[in-house]
Amino acid sequence: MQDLLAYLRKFQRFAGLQLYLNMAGMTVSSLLDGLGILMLLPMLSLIGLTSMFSNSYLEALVQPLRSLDAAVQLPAVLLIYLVLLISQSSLSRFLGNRNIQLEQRFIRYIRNDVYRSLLEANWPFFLGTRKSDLTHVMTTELPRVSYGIFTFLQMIMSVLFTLVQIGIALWLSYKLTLLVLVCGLILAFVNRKSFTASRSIGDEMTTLMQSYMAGMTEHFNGIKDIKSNMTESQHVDWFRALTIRMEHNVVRFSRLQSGSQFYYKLASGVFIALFVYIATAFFHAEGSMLLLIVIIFSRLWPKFSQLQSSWEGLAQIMPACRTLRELQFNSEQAREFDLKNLSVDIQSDWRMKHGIECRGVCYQYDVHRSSYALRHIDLNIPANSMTAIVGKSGAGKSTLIDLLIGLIEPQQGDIMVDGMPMRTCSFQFRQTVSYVSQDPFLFHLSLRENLCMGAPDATEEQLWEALRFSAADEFVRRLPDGLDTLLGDRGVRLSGGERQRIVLARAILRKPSVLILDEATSALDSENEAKIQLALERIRGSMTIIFIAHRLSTIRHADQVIVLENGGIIQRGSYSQLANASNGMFSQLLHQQEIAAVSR
Ligand SMILES: Nc1ncnc2c1ncn2[C@@H]1O[C@H](COP(=O)(O)OP(=O)(O)OP(=O)(O)O)[C@@H](O)[C@H]1O
Repeated sequence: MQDLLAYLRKFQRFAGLQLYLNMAGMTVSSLLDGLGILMLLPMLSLIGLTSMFSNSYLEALVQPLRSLDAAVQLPAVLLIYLVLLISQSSLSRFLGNRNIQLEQRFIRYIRNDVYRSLLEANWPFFLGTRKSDLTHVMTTELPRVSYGIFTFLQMIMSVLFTLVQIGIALWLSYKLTLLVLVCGLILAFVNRKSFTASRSIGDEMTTLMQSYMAGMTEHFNGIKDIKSNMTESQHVDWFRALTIRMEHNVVRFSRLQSGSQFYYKLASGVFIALFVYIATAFFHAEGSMLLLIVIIFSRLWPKFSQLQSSWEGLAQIMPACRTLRELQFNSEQAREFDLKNLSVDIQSDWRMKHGIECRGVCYQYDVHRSSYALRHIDLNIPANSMTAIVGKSGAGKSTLIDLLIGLIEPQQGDIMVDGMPMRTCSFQFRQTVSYVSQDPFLFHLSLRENLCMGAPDATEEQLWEALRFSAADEFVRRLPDGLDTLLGDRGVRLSGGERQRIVLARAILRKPSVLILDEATSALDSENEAKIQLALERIRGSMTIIFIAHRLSTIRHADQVIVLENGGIIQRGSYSQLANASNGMFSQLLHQQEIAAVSR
């Protein structure tokens, strides 16, 4: 409940006065509605259907009408009734529209708030969170929370409405109204378990939707594996079992709600029959009294059942509030900067002048385990030099790169940039880094938009220059719409090597101070790789270049080579020094690659 209340408090702060104005308007609307119903009674009396003015309040209400000419009494009552009805409907429509606007503005606010807090979170937060869980919260849980706030507001309005109706009913006959209220409370007490049941259904729905989203993301990301290994039927079976559980979950909730509604309807019928029977058989009540019983029941009872239904709806969405709040809390805990103030703190023309230094750096992904991804790393990367990092798979190369970019912080040791601790300048530093990963990512946008992502003001000439650098200009010229070709699933599908070259062009377009290439040319043929080697040679000395390479032939020109094994640096030096150290790991790796090349 406290998760929902937290969002409601947020909503209250967000809506401010408008929320209270809407509520006041709703109370007026309820009053008008109640008055409209009251007008029905004199109307019925005037047309001679019933005589009910044994009720002194009603008599007082209708008294002014009696002073009118008999011929205009009925039209006057009908006119008042119509005016009340039209005013109530117009006010209710106006308030309904205002509420929707307010709610939608709030949903937009929450969406942006959650999305921003996710993007402000640090890299370890993303390492520890499934991507599908983020998609799940943004696409499924967030609308559920909005729906919950909407339901809660409806409920507050219903409570106000019901209170006004109870007030009018008390005015008409307090004994009867108290009796109806007691009956309502008894039924709510009997139905109290439905709240707990709704919450457990909501919990299950959250878990099921999480699995659904995770499954869909994984299956479609891995569709090539599924198709090529013919594992479709296993996935279809998994999907069928999950959707059966989802179906049962929704049916269970719907059964629970219809069950409550059924009991309320049944009780209403039984209570009315009982009251009418007791009133006539034992108390010889008049027709006016019987009519009052029916009117009060028919006005109040639907409100009770509506409240019950909203209450169950709220219980069902509470787990969604908890999931959303937890995610937002975790991402805020992991916040690494405030986007609003970031641009103020960053100098756009900053460039690294001296270099990066690691002093006794240790890093472990799981602090509760004894294994380290990197141990006691001492390393100096001078500005504008070229450094190659090599090592077997799992040696810690990518982890070292993440530390050098400032995406993660070491548990022990320091990383200094130009003599300043990385943690004090990592945003400034990252702003001038271009990073090309092993698995280059292009957005589903035009080629031009993809290139301009890091350099929005790049000219046509600069775009082509960057493409020439990455040996991509020739194939881009051949694309149907050149730079304006749409890329991605529904655009032109590029090969792995073509993607790498575009991402490399995008990286160089930013004119970075530090260029980091994490196996960025692994998918290229030797001709294009050689072109990129030449291009890197040309820019050598103008920026710091750090690259991970498995193909050792590509690192000949590096100023220093770092060899990692099991998280530690086991060798360092120039390419020729390491190649000549016959017992070293580097020369072994080189030898293995030479044998592999000859036997191909
Ligand atoms: N997110 C993570 N959580 C836990 N352990 C991780 C994580 N990422 C990497 N590791 C572990 O840290 C160690 C170093 O991994 P890293 O990815 O840095 O190696 P690598 O040399 O880049 O490997 P490769 O060449 O295969 O990419 C490995 O033992 C790996 O299992």
